[in-house]
Amino acid sequence: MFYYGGMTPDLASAGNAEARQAALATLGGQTRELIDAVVLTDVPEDEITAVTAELAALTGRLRTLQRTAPQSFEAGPDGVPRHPGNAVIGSANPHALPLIVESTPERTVRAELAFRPSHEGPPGWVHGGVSAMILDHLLGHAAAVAGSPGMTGTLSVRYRRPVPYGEPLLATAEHTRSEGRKTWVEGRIALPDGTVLVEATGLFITPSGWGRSGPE
Ligand SMILES: CCCCCCCC/C=C\CCCCCCCC(=O)SCCNC(=O)CCNC(=O)[C@H](O)C(C)(C)COP(=O)(O)OP(=O)(O)OC[C@H]1O[C@@H](n2cnc3c(N)ncnc32)[C@H](O)[C@@H]1OP(=O)(O)O
Repeated sequence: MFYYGGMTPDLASAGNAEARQAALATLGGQTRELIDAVVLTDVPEDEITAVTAELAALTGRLRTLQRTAPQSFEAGPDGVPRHPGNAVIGSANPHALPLIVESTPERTVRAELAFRPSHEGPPGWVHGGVSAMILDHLLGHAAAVAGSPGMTGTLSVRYRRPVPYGEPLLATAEHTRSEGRKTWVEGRIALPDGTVLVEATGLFITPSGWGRSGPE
C-alpha cells in the first residue's frame, strides 16, 4: 500500500477501520447507482459533458491516496470471511452486485440477487458472461464450505432461458464430490418459483500448498 503525507498504517485503530469499511461500502453502493445512471441517462449532451467534468474531479480526489491492489480476503469483526475488493462479493467494489452468499447447515450455498441494467448483454437480458461469473464464484464458495477451497479449473455453463435484470433471482450451489485436490460442484440461477435459467458445473482444484481454508 502507498502512504502519503506522513500517514502511517498504525494511525487507523480497529474501530476506525470498521467505520472506514462502512464508508467504502456506501461509496461502492453510490457508485453502482452512478453506473446504472450512466447506462440509462437520456440527459442532453451539455449535461453529459458537465457531469463528466465533475466525475473527473471526484476521481482525482480518490486517487490522491491509492492502494496498489483492492482490499483482500479477511475475517470481518464477526469472524465471517469477507473480501471487500472482490469483483463479485466486494462491498467496496462497484463492479460487484455485491453477491451476499449464505451457507446452509447442509453445506450448500445460496444467494438472493438482482442484476442491474449495466449487466445487459443481449438487449433486455443479462450478459451470459456475467451469469457465468456469478456462478463461478458461488460454485467456488460451495467448494470452500465443503472443506475444499480451490481455483476454478473448468466451468461448464448451460443457458436454458434468458436472464432478466431488475428482478429477484436465487442462486444456489452444492458440492457433489471430491477426489484428492479436485472438487466437483454444481449450481444454478433460478426464478423465485424455481424455474432454472442458467446451470453450471465446475471443477475446482486446491493448489498444492493451500490449506483447507484457502491460500496460506
Ligand atoms: C472450511 C472452509 C470455510 C470456508 C468459508 C467460505 C468462505 C468463502 C471462501 C472462498 C470463496 C471463494 C470463491 C472463489 C471462486 C472464484 C474462483 C476463481 O475465479 S479462480 C480464478 C480462475 N481460475 C484460475 O485462475 C486457475 C488458474 N490455474 C491454476 O492456478 C492451476 O492450473 C490450477 C490451480 C487450476 C491447477 O494447478 P496445479 O499445479 O495445482 O495442478 P496440477 O498439479 O497440474 O494438476 C492437479 C490435477 O488437476 C488436473 N487439472 C489441472 N488443471 C486442470 C483444469 N484446468 N481442468 C481440469 N483438470 C485440471 C490435473 O490433470 C491433475 O489431475 P490428476 O491428479 O493428474 O488426475
